[in-house]
Amino acid sequence: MTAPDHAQARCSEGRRGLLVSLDGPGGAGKTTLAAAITARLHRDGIAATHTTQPSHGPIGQLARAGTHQYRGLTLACLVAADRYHHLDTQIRPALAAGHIVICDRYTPSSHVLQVLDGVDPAFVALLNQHADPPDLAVILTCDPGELTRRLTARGSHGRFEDDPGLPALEATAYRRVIDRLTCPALVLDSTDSDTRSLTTQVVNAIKALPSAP
Ligand SMILES: Nc1ncnc2c1ncn2[C@@H]1O[C@H](COP(=O)(O)OP(=O)(O)O)[C@@H](O)[C@H]1O
Ligand SMILES: Cc1cn([C@H]2C[C@H](O)[C@@H](COP(=O)(O)OP(=O)(O)O)O2)c(=O)[nH]c1=O
Repeated sequence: MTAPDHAQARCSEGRRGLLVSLDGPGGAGKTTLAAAITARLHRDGIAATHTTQPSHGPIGQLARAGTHQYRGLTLACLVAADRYHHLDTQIRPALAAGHIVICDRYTPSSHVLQVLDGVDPAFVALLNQHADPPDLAVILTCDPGELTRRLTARGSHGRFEDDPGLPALEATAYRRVIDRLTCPALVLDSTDSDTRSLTTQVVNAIKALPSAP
């Protein structure tokens, strides 16, 4: 499909905005960067929504609070159910209203975390196959030693981050996911880059997309 065809198909689906996903290991700076990108887009007069997965909806709250209680297939299904509900109730309506939706964690996180949690990669792919592909997938990497320092300072956000071996495992798993991405992608490393320069790179990549506002 050519770029104009792609834009026309998106309009006929009622989708005028852009979905930008932001994934990477815990502590890489996703939440910090998502807030900064949204603020920069607002400053530039562009409608943008910052959201997160697991979402703040009922299924998302269950998943976020339950990473110790729910494991493997159960957690995989829970985060996928939350993803579809979040798409229906928040992401697609915001896209239809023309917003750029910055989603802090999306399908790439499942391809990493659920697989590290023992779920068959093919099943993770099947479970997420009806999730809208991002218009831009941003993957934020970081040196595992620096991640350990940041997570120790910030505190863990769940079972995965309680594992001291996680940063190294995630680094390998994200490399595999990056190699298989089929949508436009931007891979950035936050080890030695401040949030301002990372924000500029993401916003420039968004503005360069064929359907950008
Ligand atoms: N580019 C950066 N350089 C150094 N430290 C950062 C950077 N971005 C975020 N941090 C710090 O790292 C910690 C984790 O950031 P956070 O945004 O919560 O990461 P994530 O959402 O990826 O888990 C926080 O203490 C934050 O202030
Ligand atoms: C989006 C997503 C989150 N999770 C889990 C990982 C986290 O333990 C938990 C909450 O994520 P989050 O609070 O975003 O962690 P962080 O701020 O460190 O990035 O949800 C999955 O297992 N699969 C997923 O697809």
